[in-house]
Amino acid sequence: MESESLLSVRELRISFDGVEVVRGLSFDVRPREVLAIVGESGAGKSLTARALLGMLPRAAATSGTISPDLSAQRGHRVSLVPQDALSALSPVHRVGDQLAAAVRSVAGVSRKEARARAVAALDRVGIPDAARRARAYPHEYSGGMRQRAVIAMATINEPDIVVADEPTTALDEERRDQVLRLLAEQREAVGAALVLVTHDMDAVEGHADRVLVLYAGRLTELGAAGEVLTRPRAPYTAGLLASLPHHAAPGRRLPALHGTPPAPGALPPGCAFAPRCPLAAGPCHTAEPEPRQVAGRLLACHRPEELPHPATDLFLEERQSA
Ligand SMILES: Nc1ncnc2c1ncn2[C@@H]1O[C@H](COP(=O)(O)OP(=O)(O)OP(=O)(O)O)[C@@H](O)[C@H]1O
Repeated sequence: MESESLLSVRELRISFDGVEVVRGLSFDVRPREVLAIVGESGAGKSLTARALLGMLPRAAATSGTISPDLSAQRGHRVSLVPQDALSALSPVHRVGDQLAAAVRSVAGVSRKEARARAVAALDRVGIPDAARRARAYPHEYSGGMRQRAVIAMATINEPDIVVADEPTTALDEERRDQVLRLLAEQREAVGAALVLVTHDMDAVEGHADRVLVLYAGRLTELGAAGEVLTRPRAPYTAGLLASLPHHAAPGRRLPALHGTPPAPGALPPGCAFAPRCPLAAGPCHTAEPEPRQVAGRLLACHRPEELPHPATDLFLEERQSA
């Protein structure tokens, strides 16, 4: 049964100069869930996330619906944690003032109250001596503290949805886990859903409730993270997972997806993943699969029943014979 939906995306299409890069994507964001959007570079993850915020590049043409449209309430009902924390903060204003301004842009509160909320928000994300730190400028913060401040900014108005666009790309494993934990905590504290864009499948394990796997601008697989990660049904998802270091047997070569995704505008006929798929046959080369319900998830694959479990060896053999 479908759970209640906070936001529905239907048939979202995004194109540049007539070339479609997001190609008819439909999914829901549910209240308080962590929905990870994963896929290789160029899959359309960032554009999809930015569409939720109404932050697409000017040159983008779109169709489809996102309802409700929260873009006019950015910073209030929907907010962004960008990849680069530094770019999210103004260098010329004190951190506390920036947070207070965010509060005042939404709520009719006094300067004093906004300031108190700013300090409380910094304290909540673990900035030591928050009252003093609120008076500092971003360049006086360490990288980790800036990241915390950006998360405080994204959650200070208790949004319905926080969109985090590759928030951990530049971080080592320890920092990545700290940031993901903090995001999860703050999301929980304000009761928001989190849409987490990442190309790092490791970041999804243990942090996401559901996962949406994108390939060449289309849905490949969407389902509960625990199920998709332990028993993928789409060969593409299996290939992404197989290339994670801890999925390799000790002493064996790491399986990998070979090749690269097709360039937008130069898609093969049929399934966009077929040229890289060890299972591709028949209809895979002639018809693009539509998402359908399979094994409790949405799946766009013509031949999911052919996928062995575990699928790791499939990609190892494929690579060796390639
Ligand atoms: N402003 C733009 N003009 C033209 N093409 C664009 C623009 N922004 C994105 N694209 C193209 O749209 C496709 C999807 O981009 P998007 O940034 O959403 O991918 P992504 O999955 O987030 O990848 P990455 O992990 O590299 O950020 C890519 O092929 C990209 O080159």
